[in-house]
Amino acid sequence: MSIVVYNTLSRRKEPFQPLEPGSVKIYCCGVTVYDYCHLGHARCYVVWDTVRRYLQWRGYEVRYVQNFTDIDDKILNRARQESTTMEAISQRFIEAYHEDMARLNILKADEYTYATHTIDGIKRLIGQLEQKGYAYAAGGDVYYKVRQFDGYGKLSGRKLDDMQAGASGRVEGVEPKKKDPFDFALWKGAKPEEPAWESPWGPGRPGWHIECSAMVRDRMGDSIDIHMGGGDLTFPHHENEIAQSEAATGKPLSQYWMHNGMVNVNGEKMSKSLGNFTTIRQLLDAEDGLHPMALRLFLCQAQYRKPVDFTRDAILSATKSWQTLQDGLLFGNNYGPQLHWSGSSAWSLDLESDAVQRFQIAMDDDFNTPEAVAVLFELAKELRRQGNLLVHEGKTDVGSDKLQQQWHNLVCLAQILGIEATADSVTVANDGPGDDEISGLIEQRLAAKKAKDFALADKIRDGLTAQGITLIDKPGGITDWHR
Ligand SMILES: Nc1ncnc2c1ncn2[C@@H]1O[C@H](COP(=O)(O)OP(=O)(O)OP(=O)(O)O)[C@@H](O)[C@H]1O
Ligand SMILES: [Zn+2]
Repeated sequence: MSIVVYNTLSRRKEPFQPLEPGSVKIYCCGVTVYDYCHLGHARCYVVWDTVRRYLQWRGYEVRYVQNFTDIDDKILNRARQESTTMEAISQRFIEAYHEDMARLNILKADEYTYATHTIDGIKRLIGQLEQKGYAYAAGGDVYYKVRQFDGYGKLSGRKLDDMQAGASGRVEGVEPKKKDPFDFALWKGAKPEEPAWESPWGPGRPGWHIECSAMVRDRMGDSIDIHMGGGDLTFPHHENEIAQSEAATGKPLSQYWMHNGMVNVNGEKMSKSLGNFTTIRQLLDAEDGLHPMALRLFLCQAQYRKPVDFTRDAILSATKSWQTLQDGLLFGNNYGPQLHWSGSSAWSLDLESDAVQRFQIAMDDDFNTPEAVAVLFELAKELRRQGNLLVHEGKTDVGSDKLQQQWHNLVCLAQILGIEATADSVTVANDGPGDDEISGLIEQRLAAKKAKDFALADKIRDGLTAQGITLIDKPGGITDWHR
């Protein structure tokens, strides 16, 4: 059975068939580096990391390239504000990008490309476009002649005539050098005190759209399998990439175009330029911060093309969900020794099991992570039930080998989604008592019992029960507990 992928270009799901059987070339639009990454970026890169991991698990050799836009007005503005250089600002936020993504367990790209390292490729591409009649120089700038490219609008479904008729406001603010309001800049002539590179059209710097076309071509060739990015980039960025690349090469730039839905705040896209953003580090490092895996799990619980709203309630429920899953993922660490389990290296994923099959069916269907996560929860909840039986009754009702296989399945499937738990990563729900607090209350209860204050002892136990903590009294005055 093959994977099906929703292709923005055809507006439908299509069977996935890479250009070269067995290998997949992916390009993903990266960040413009002038601030810390926010939750929209967390979503974007968690989604694409999950797709990449899944394709790898399905046996494809994946080559994944992502860029940093390190030339941009917004970077220049920030550099001016801080009396520093564009390079210094880019450098700082590229480092921060890597730190934030590592915390979310996002794999490094096979290659990161930088606009500033691609100037030659950009100039070559602009030169070709000019030669073929798709670009014209005008007073130090170079513009792309949009009406010259027949397929313009095929990705976004927009028609130039409709845009003009229906939304004339969108094409206002036109630079006077353009011949047509729809044309866009490939090269921008140097302005005083701005970084500039020499070119056949005079000193200047590249426009944003041409960077990605040139980077794909330089690093991966004329045609790739999947081009990814946020849905906000469909128009104009990706539409313009297609126009540039395909006019120059005469070949399709990408077979599949995939777009993630937006993280919104009060119905509006979270974005650096709108200033309505929460950074990844703010969310994770707050006093009652979210565990990075809780964030990753939360993002996987949404279908990748749909919008997501970040609210306080969503964050609380993400923490609770993560606790349940984490308990399942740590089942072997917590109960393995008691169940006399052998080392986990002897185990492999049971491909015939119902859980693995359902996981695969879900993921094959355009990377349906919410369904895949539901399978993980079923496994985790069953393991929790078995853990409770072990604590209460001293035995499980499933054979030890079967249980170990189930646990192994859970750990491996979660890993395909980039979700992992380590024994030292145990988190406590913001509204629940911590381990130390529980131990303290158990001691107080024992002291109350010794003093024959049974009312107080019961009150302490009932208080814990109300918070989901079960106490188990054992012979010898020992009290075990579990959540
Ligand atoms: N709110 C969001 N939800 C999901 N993806 C997003 C969101 N914001 C940006 N992205 C995606 O993250 C990637 C990098 O985006 P970019 O650096 O342009 O961020 P931005 O916050 O939109 O910045 P700016 O406001 O300056 O355009 C792009 O693929 C973009 O589509
Ligand atoms: Zn891009």
